[in-house]
Amino acid sequence: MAQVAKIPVIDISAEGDQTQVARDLVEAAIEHGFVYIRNTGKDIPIAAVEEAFDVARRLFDAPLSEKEACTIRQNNRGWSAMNYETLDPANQRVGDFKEAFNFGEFINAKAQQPLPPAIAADEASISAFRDYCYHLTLKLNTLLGIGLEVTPPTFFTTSHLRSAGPSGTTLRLLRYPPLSSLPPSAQPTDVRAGAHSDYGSLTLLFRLRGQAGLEILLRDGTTWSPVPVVPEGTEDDPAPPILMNIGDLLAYWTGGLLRSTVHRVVFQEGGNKVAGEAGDGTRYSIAYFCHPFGGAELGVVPSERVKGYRGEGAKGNPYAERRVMTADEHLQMRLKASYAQLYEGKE
Ligand SMILES: O=C(O)CCC(=O)C(=O)O
Ligand SMILES: [Fe+2]
Repeated sequence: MAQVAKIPVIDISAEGDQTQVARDLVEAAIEHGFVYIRNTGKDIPIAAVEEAFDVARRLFDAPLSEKEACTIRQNNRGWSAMNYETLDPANQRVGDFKEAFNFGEFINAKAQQPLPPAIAADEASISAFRDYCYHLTLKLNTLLGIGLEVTPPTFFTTSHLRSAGPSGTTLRLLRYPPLSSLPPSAQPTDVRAGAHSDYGSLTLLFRLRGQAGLEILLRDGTTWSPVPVVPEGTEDDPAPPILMNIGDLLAYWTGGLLRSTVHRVVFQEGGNKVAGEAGDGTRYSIAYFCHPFGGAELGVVPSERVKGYRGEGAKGNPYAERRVMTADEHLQMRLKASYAQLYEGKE
C-alpha cells in the first residue's frame, strides 16, 4: 500500500511579513505541485464552504431535465453528465464516473449561463463563494511572485485581475457516485476522474471529511499516493485544509519549475486506504480553476530562479524555441483533448 502523500501544510492567514510563507509555498509547488492551505476561516468563511456543498447537493439532486437544459457547451460552462468527460482518454475504457457543473463568470452576482431552477435561489451565494476563491487565488499568486522573487512580485497577480478581461476561470461542483450504485458493467478499476493535470494556473480543491478518492502520481511516475482530506496537524481545524495545486499553465509559464502534478480520483475499493476515510459512498468535491485573463501572454517570467531553471521539467519547453502563447490558446488546446464529443469536427 502506498504511503499517503507527504504534502506540506501551510498557514497563510498571519498578518505581517509573508516572505517565509511565500518561500514555503514555492518549495511545495516545485517539489510536489500540491500544498494544503490551512482553513482558518479567514480567507474563506467555513459557513461559505458548507453552503457551497449544500448547493452542490441541491443541484445534482435536481430533475435530470433541469440539468440537461444546462448541458456543457464549448464555452466550458454548464452540466457534464455521468461518463461525459474522459480525462485520460488513452487509458480509460469508459468516461469518468462523475457529474460536474461548471460556473463561469458572474456579473453583478448574476450568472452568465443558464442555471437549473433548483438552485436559482442560490445564485448570489455561488457568486459570493466564487469571489472568495478569486481573492484567495490572487493572494496565492502574489505569494508565488514573492517566493520566486519575480520583479515585480505582483507579476502573476496582475494578469489574474478580473479587470484585465474575461478568463477561463471556472468554479466546478462535482459529485461522484458510489460503485455500489452503478450497473454491474462498472468495475472497481474504473476511475471517477481519470489521470490528468489541471489546465489553469492554480486550482483550489475543497473536500469533505471521510470521503476518500484523490490520489497523486509520485515523481517515480508509477506510484499513486492517496491525498488525505485531513492531513496530520489539522484535525482540530474548523474545516479541512483547502488543497491547492499548480496547473499546466503555470508549469508552462515557469518553464517547468512549478510542477503540475498528475492526479486522479478512484473508487478505492482496494489498496490505498487512508485512516478515517471511505471510498464507497457518494463523494462531493468543489474545484476552483484559476486562469489568467484570456489575452495574457505566457512569456518569460522575470525571475532569476525561473530563468535559471534547467531541471527535468524544463525539457521540451525552452523559452528560446517557443512562441508566446496566450492563456486562452493554452486552455483551448487542453479542453479539446478531454471533451472529444464536444469538439469533434468543430475547429
Ligand atoms: O474531486 C477531486 O478530488 C479532484 C477533482 C479534480 O482533480 C478535477 O476536477 O480536476
Ligand atoms: Fe484535477
